[in-house]
Amino acid sequence: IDWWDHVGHAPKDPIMSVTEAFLSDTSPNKINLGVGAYRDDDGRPVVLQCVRDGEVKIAGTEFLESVSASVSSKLVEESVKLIYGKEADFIKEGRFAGVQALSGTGACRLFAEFQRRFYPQSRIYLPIPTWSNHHNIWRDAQVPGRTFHYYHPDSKGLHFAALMDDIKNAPDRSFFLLHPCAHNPTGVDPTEEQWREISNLFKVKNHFPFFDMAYQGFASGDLDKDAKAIRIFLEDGHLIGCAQSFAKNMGLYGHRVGCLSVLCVDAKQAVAIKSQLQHITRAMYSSPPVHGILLVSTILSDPHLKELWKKELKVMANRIHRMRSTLHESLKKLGSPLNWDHMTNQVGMFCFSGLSPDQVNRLVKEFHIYMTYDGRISMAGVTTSNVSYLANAIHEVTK
Ligand SMILES: Cc1ncc(COP(=O)(O)O)c(CN[C@@](C)(CC(=O)O)C(=O)O)c1O
Repeated sequence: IDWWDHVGHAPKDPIMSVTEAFLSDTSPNKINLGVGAYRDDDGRPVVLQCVRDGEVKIAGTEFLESVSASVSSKLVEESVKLIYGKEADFIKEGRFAGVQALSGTGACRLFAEFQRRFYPQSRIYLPIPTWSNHHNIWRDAQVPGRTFHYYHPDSKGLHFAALMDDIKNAPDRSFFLLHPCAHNPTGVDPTEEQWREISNLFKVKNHFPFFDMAYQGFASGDLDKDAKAIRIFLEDGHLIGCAQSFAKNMGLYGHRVGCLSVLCVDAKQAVAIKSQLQHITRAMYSSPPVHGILLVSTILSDPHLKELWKKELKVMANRIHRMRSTLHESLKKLGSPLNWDHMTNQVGMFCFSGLSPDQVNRLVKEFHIYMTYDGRISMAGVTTSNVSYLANAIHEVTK
């Protein structure tokens, strides 16, 4: 007898399906503005020099069995310093539970699983809109999702008043997912002043802030500036949860290197939480791949490699910023009747263009230009050689 006849096709992933469509397009003009993967000005993926140098440094030191505790705790400690600042007291006092994770997705999933186990009645408040996979991750952890206002379609900026209302109206001690910088998909971030107000209201409501830091360094080009929101919450005394990914900012997509950190009131609580996180990962995948962790901890703990990484981050962030202004200028030169200021006001990997699904569809059909149907443009897909073709196509479908 058959076993699996009743298994239907899973829903197509809104981001990955764009890449599939792009890959099967044979047109020489095709452009992929879908998945948020960095590309250089020749449209090629980049292996950072700091990664190449890191590889040389670790060549041959691979561990046969799973990662030794010292390497993984080195990765966690360096990652935590990156996010919260190397002088943060809680790090010296061991008041945090930190474990490496399978990149950003794995860190979010691990936290969602932990949240369900220890707050089984809780919900997760996700911004409207957010990274599409956030909904899948907390759903699969059986933590029901709620939403809070974030993006303002008319102004193409932050809907701050509505956001604050939703934070105020949520039940006390609710869990909120926050993008600390380079919001995906909108590229709209609160100002420093607005983050301070959000942090204050979180204190009043005793909400739990869970930061998903997937793009540290891509918004401003500076690691510390991009962690400002988290530093504000830290200064205000919040106990924070944070998922970190080295996929984009170190170009380690396939190595799946990330970190989950949960701040605690004391070292005792930290030891208990860390043991629970390891208990969960043991049953999920035992331990993560070793190579990426070795690479990241080597780069972060070698002052020369870390400085090189910071320079290369700036190069990537600057190129994306240049493409924003070039595309903006090109659209203006074409006499586009629309206001495209949001293209340069927004930050990070993505531009939330405001294109409708129909317009996105026309870009695919008539111009072989691919992006997600919410109109999100991964700016790293724009290059000096395709930007005028892209501007012309956008103008054609929007004039
Ligand atoms: C906000 C956010 N969190 C976590 C991740 C997870 O990345 P990782 O597991 O590879 O570390 C992404 C990646 N989002 C991408 C860049 C790629 C994707 O959808 O997987 C995107 O195109 O939105 C993200 O945008």
